[in-house]
Amino acid sequence: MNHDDILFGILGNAFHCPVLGEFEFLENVLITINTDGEIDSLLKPDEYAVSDIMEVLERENRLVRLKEKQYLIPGLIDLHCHAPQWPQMGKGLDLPLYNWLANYTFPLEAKYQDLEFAKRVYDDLVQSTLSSGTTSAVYFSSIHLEPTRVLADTCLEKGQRAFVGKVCMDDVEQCPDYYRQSVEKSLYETEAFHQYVSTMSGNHGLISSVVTPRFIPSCTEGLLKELGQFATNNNCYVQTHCSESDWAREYSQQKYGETDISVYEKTGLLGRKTILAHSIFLTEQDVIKIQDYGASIAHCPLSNMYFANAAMETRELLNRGLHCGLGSDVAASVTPSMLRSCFDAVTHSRVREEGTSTKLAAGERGEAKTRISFLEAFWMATTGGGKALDKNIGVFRRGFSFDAVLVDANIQDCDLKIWQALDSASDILEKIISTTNRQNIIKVWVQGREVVCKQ
Ligand SMILES: Nc1nc2[nH]cnc2c(=O)[nH]1
Repeated sequence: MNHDDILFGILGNAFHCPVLGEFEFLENVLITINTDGEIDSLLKPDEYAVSDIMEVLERENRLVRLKEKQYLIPGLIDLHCHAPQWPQMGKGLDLPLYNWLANYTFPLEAKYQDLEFAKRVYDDLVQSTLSSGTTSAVYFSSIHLEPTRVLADTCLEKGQRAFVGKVCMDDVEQCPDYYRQSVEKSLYETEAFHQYVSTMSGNHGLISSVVTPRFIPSCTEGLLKELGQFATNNNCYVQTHCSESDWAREYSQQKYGETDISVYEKTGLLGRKTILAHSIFLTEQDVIKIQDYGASIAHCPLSNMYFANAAMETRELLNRGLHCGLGSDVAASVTPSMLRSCFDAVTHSRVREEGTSTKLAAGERGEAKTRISFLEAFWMATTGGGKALDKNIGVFRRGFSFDAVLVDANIQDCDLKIWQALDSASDILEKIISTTNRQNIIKVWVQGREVVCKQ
């Protein structure tokens, strides 16, 4: 048999969650990856035993054999990350959203005119997110064109699948003079960036451009309409913030007498390729619209605990089958780790379910049956993210891109400990989700390319 179109194979134990709330343990699976970086086959032991493929791969040094206590999981998908806020991570979460933006975030983002600074930060960010297992990331950049190109170049060079948007904000009432662009400039640079990405040499679909109005308060209706038109004409991804906090929701009500979703719909920004970060205060009509358009929600659990003023209705959205994944929302979070986001999403839902006030009776304190499970959170960070982006990623399946993370539980100085006699496959996956440190992530592949190798 000719195996020339097979780039390499991996033999060992793997986990994934093709179905919400369930997992599959692929024990001793042989995954073969073709020269396009796609999964060519997933073979069980009784299948590869009767094939010559292992022998060929081994002879030609194209077989990666996982050790005991090493596990493959699908590459993690971050649906919402602010690249220029990377230096801000871990500080400044003392203020509410409005003041946080005005006092810390806008001054920092304005510094990215300096291309040297942009290059230094984005190199470090992309290396760190990859090293944390993020194989696909949806990035807000700053309002500047050149530094946004630098971000796209950096992702391409380091091999991260990235969806990158130049931020647009023009409202003189809400945006500081030093961090604002006219409608014309916003539109011109959005087009120029889109053009740049579509002609980047060596891209092959790894990098996509995203139309990025920051959120309702920072954009005039004129800008939203122009961007909506551009996104529709060019079938672009769109990303923005949606009904994130009491203040943001109130702002739209005061200005338009409508919800964020209605405004996005009317301005042509709501579509199958729209990613709505947060989406905390949704009306029933909003939810129906999001579902009808096939748009997606990026749930950012830790950030929501600081800025949202209320808990995300994750349980209900998952029950209704909306496209829903997870976002780190760096720097309104203290880590880029999407496994940590999974854990935070579970915790967030548990606090919501239990409630908080000791003054209330147990039965009145929380919102019954609103928790989500570890498997559901992991599904959101993998399968759900892939569905949101409408890409064949997030699951180990023939024809899907080989985006994968190798987790090693043999590292001494870390928290992921597997006790073979005590831990079932389900326990092992829960431990991977809950306790993996960055040191445990020893290899990462994107589209079949090894982009992190720590051993
Ligand atoms: N969390 C978050 N919310 C926003 N709303 C508008 N801009 C931002 C931002 O940078 N972070």
